[in-house]
Amino acid sequence: MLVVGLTGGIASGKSTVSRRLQENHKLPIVDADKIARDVVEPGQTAYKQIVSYFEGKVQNLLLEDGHLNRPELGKWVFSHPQDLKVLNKITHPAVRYAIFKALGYYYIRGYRMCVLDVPLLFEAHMDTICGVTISVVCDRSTQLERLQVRNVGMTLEEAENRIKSQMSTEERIIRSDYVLENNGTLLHLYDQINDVVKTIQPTFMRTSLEYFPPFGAVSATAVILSRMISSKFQQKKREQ
Ligand SMILES: CC(C)(COP(=O)(O)OP(=O)(O)OC[C@H]1O[C@@H](n2cnc3c(N)ncnc32)[C@H](O)[C@@H]1O)[C@@H](O)C(=O)NCCC(=O)NCCS
Ligand SMILES: Nc1ncnc2c1ncn2[C@@H]1O[C@H](COP(=O)(O)OP(=O)(O)OP(=O)(O)O)[C@@H](O)[C@H]1O
Repeated sequence: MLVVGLTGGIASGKSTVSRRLQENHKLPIVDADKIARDVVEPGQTAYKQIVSYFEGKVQNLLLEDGHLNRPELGKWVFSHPQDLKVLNKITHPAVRYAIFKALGYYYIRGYRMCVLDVPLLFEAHMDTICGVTISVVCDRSTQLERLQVRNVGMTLEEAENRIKSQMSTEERIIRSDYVLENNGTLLHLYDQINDVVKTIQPTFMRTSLEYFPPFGAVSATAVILSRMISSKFQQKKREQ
């Protein structure tokens, strides 16, 4: 299966790209942000560990219904780097496990290409399971503007703290196979997505031929048959 790693800084446009890949290009999406929310639902192991570590540190850690107060926890960890590390250590193993399960789910259902949307793709070394990596990037000013429009109530300092806690855009660009520049219109972004998908398709076909079991069986049978024929041929030659 060709896993296409999609990453980018906060509010760079990852979800916009993955939505387009899903709706227009019919690709299945594994969304790490969504998975990271599921693994901290009340009752989950990660939830219990978070409550036990952060209760007393983070004010109003829990909402009335028992769910984590994500904005408050976010405010705390993005201004306390050591505690962000603790939160990552608690959540990432569960997120990684759920990602592998989701990829397996799509593989079993016959998909041979899947988009893995992970904000921390390189930081968490998830790029090692990707055949291709794509980064969505935009200028810092655009990023801050979009972030504050979307997360109403987030201060400039909070927004900058989140950006600071992530890999720099420059490093992402160096480490990615493809870069989508998202400073302009959605149309401009969609054009770039089309170009990348067209380029990836041949890689995808090669991967399918190598790993799709029926193709594997056909090529293995062809090799065995050709070896049998050639050894019969050599035997006949020796007998003459
Ligand atoms: C800190 C939390 C509670 C804040 O929740 P909130 O609802 O405000 O944000 P949300 O989860 O929607 O994330 C929004 C964006 O924040 C950034 N972000 C989230 N977690 C992290 C992190 N650990 N390090 C750096 N950036 C992060 C990403 O760009 C992400 O797309 C939450 O992000 C969290 O539990 N993070 C730890 C798990 C994680 O690493 N998730 C990222 C996917 S692996
Ligand atoms: N080209 C664009 N033009 C205008 N608005 C855009 C463009 N691309 C994205 N946006 C808007 O910017 C915001 C952030 O985009 P999006 O949610 O796709 O980013 P993200 O990288 O998935 O964010 P996060 O890191 O929080 O998951 C959204 O409100 C989205 O509608």
